Amino acid sequence: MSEGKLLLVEDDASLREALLDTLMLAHYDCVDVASAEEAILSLKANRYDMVISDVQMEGVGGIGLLNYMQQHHPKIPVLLMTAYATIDNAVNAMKLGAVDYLAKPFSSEVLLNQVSRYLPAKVVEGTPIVADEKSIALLALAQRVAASDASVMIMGPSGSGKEVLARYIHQNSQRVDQPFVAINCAAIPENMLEATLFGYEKGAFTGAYQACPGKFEQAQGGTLLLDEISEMEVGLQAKLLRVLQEREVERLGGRKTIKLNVRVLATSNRDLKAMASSGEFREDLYYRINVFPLTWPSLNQRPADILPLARHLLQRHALIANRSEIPEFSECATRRLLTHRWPGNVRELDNVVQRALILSVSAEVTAADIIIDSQELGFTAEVIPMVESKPAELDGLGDELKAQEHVIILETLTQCDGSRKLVAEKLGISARTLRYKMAKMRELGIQIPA
Ligand SMILES: Nc1ncnc2c1ncn2[C@@H]1O[C@H](COP(=O)(O)OP(=O)(O)OP(=O)(O)O)[C@@H](O)[C@H]1O
Repeated sequence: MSEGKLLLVEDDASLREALLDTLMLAHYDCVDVASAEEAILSLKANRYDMVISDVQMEGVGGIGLLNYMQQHHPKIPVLLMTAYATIDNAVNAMKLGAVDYLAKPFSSEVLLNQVSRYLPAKVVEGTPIVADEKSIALLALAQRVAASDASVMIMGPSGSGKEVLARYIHQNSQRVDQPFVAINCAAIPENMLEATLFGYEKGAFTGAYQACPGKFEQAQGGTLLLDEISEMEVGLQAKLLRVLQEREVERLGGRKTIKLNVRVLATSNRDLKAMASSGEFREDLYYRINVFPLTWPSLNQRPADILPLARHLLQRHALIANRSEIPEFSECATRRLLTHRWPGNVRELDNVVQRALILSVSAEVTAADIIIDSQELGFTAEVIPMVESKPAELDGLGDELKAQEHVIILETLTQCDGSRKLVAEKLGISARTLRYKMAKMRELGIQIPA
């Protein structure tokens, strides 16, 4: 996978910080400078794979930088950003060799979409691919939660990426060098789940020919993911609660207690709170594991994720299949992907992409290669134009995530006696990102302790 490096040139400091945050959260390796002159100096000393530059800047400016790029680095794509009133200039700039331009103001999805056309993001194996604002916010939150040792409840519809997010939390936690153990509570027969979780001694039950440590012990020092925890029967829930409270486990048929140091993550695609209210799920266990809830929206509620995900999955399967060339989606294929409702979420997209790769015979995946179960077709390409619209109901979720983020920042500021440096370290973000987030909070009227 390419490790593309970006050079961002923008003289407006707050816009530059916001763009940098967006690019870094999407896993681009990015350096920022405030002028074309600084950019040229940096280009002389470093290797970049793409340049994103504002047009209107004092001195040499974006067009001057573009000229320099044409002479010295003609192969490096340059993406220009310009204010609406100067779109003509931008069109001229494209004639001069810019690969594209973005008219300000633009959303983070538009930026990431454009960048991903020329530069694949650096992908840490298992890192969730995100481009939609909602997903970027969710991932940023997950990164912060990862730094704590809190239990996390990951919710979202089937195939939305809950396990991917759980692995991401582990990888971004201090437990990263310790085991990550996942157990699917729905996939193991009820009578075996207890023994699998807690382990057993020889002779504990018929067939227990030798002692076996359970998943809790296997995850010692690391993270245990209880996938589909909603499917655990109520009797076992009580035993699980005891293990979580006591932080120790006793194997079935054993008399020795084993001290545990395990972080527990859980997933559910059912409404666990409603299940707790109706008595289907133990309320005390619900509150024990739900210290920090994170929720994936369904894929059709984060449309800007669809194409970057599809490109990523195509790349992944092309590499697995040893294809010498990674095909691109044609415009019609892209349209098709964007207009489907994806009831099976990312897993369904993954299947469709795998099929498309098998069918594609050229360097392009065409609309004919995109085979979607016709019964699942929600819209037709003619009805829905290629827009990146966001359903209104999602705004509430975004606000909720932001509010949670604000609470975390304020609490950490108090814990660290207001030291920005300590807060940034504790939350695992750069001092610059923290400053930017606090500025946004001030704009919302939130008082930040001095
Ligand atoms: N953001 C993402 N980036 C990359 N791959 C993803 C992402 N989300 C999901 N996937 C891929 O989609 C598939 C389904 O993801 P995952 O198993 O995490 O979903 P899930 O919500 O846990 O599903 P279920 O509810 O059925 O257990 C996997 O192959 C995973 O690699």
